[in-house]
Amino acid sequence: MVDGAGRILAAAPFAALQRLHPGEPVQDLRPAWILPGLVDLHAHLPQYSAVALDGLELLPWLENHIFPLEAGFADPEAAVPAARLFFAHQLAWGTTTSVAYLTVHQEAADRAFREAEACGIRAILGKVMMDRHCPDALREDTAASLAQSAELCETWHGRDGGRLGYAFTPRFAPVCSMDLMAGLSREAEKHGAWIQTHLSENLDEIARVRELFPEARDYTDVYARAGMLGPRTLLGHCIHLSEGERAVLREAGATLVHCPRSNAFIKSGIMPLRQWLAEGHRVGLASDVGGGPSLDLWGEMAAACDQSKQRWAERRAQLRRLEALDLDADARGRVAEALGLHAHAPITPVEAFHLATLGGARALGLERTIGSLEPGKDADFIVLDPRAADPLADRAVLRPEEVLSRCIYRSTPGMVQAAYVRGRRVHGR
Ligand SMILES: O=c1[nH]c(=O)c2nc[nH]c2[nH]1
Repeated sequence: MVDGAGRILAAAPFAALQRLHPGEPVQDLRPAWILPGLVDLHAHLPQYSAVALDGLELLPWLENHIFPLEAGFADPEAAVPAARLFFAHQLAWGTTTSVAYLTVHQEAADRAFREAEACGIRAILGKVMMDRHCPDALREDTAASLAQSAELCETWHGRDGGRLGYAFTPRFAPVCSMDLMAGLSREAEKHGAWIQTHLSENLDEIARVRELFPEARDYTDVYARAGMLGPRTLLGHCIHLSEGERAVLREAGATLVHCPRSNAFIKSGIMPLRQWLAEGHRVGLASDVGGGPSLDLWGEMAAACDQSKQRWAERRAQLRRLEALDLDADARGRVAEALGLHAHAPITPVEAFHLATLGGARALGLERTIGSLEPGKDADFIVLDPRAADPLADRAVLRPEEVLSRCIYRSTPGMVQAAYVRGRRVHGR
């Protein structure tokens, strides 16, 4: 049940709600399910037209495919159809909260915000910032980058009762000076805005950071020195983190954003998701378009489960090989420990769904507003037809977690019948 202000008044099975609130107007959507809207924590809006171009690793992929494309957003009008399509497709897949990177162009960023405002999606967006080691067409003056980002933040952060928000968006350390990163940290703090960037995605990227910031202990330390790490910081990828880096990130309460299909596609590696969760990190899930091939977050949930199963199976096989060696138990234990072979259980579909909903909401500090269907929260929800994921579209009686597993592994474009943000229908028939 939703009130006139778009907040959830009550959430319960259909029959129970009818009994508890007789006489209220009712829409019977059965056999569809009502679920919380999905939270995509990291995607690049301007890169949607460059998805699925295979072959390169991160740094050459950026130079060959991405930077030339992003330069096209110097024309602000380019952002309008791009943003319209991007948000429409996110909503069609059931993503009601979109956290996305734009380009370095202030006007194009403003246009993208306007599209988000108009289409009704909940969105946290940011103009990309980069002031060195990138193509001339995209390189910004440090002071101008800070001033333009602050202006966008002042215009858009908190707009429409908080439906829109601003994330300061330094692309990643290889293209940002320390002055830029320190400056944006102060601005983000001043405005209570988010910070989003990339961390530890690719081995060549990490080596470049080491060259550029020899005074820093490691990649994470670069961001720590700039004052960028805190509970409102979203860090894309986070695959190759040392124990020391993880301690710093945990202490800061920053979010590690898992982008499984992008990580696989541009050959960056597999994030040890179970381990990061077991260590107590905040973790969310993301499509990372255009590194990821699609805005279908269900596919990302499936990939998160599959990659975690793969890690588990590989480690189990390595343990078996270790057992076959002529080692005493003590030595075997030490080797297993050193190689990190004590596999944790794979991620389940229910856990992946949690990451894509309440986990994402917690990452944003919005868990009192979105992420689950509870009285008092905003009515951001989707109507999902599980029959669309059923091979026979039949009446098989499955447990709820089995139905969810099917929807995750067999997501189809028509599966989400409708999407609502604050009780307003923003997608659907
Ligand atoms: O997957 C990625 N996409 C990007 O656009 C990017 N920029 C820096 N690092 C990045 N990683």
